[in-house]
Amino acid sequence: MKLKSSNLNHLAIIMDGNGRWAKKRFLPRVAGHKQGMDNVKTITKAANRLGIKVLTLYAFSTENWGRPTEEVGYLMKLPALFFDKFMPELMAENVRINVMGFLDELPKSTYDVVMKAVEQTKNNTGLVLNFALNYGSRRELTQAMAEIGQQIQNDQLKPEEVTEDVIESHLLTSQFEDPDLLIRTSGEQRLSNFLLWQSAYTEFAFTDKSWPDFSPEDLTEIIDDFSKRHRRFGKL
Ligand SMILES: CCc1cc(N2CCCCCC2)n2ncc(-c3ccc(F)cc3)c2n1
Repeated sequence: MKLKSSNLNHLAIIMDGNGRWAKKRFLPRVAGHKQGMDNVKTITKAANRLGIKVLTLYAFSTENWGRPTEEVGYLMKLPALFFDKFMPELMAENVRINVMGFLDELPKSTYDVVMKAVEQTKNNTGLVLNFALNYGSRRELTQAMAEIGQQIQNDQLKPEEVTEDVIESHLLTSQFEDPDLLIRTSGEQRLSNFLLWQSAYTEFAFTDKSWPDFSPEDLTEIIDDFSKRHRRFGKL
């Protein structure tokens, strides 16, 4: 089923609840991350077939480095595991991979794998699967302000020329429209330093389902509800 209306171009998801999914099954946390990784492929295919243009997934935040070393080490291997397992299917689905974040801080092996996938899929014209990897919105905004300040100091820009468009051009999402809908799984109802500027007019949907249990049917149900909402963008 394609989307009835094309007012859902960019969907963002905070994929929460993987550890809890594992704990409920007396499995190690990493089993939840592995199941969550498999579900990324499933939901990506569903979103692509629904006609969604960009799917942004919060895979690793700048705050996640504080997790146990062993868990971070496992998480950093997931991109390689994901592409080893799913690249043929992603190519068949015509999915283009994009990665946004402070990538220079990633382990070289992780960095190389994601950049190879970006290169390998760059000519695909279907859904853009945009992984937020070592991403943090406050750090993104801080970096943008510092760059703009530097331009002003270098006489490349006047303060009165600093517009919303100028700020957006310095964000990691500059190539994308703002998300129309943001979904967070597993019951938490907060942004957790994700797309703070970009979600100014984004509709939010929260579900108690954990990410590994979140199904294409759950996605379709939320999209049906979204399509009934009247978005005002600040106007009446
Ligand atoms: C680096 C942290 C991480 C965690 C993670 N989890 C664990 C937590 C969230 C739920 C999903 C499974 N996934 N799942 C896919 C990727 C992935 C990232 C980039 C890429 F280019 C290809 C795949 C991923 N990356």
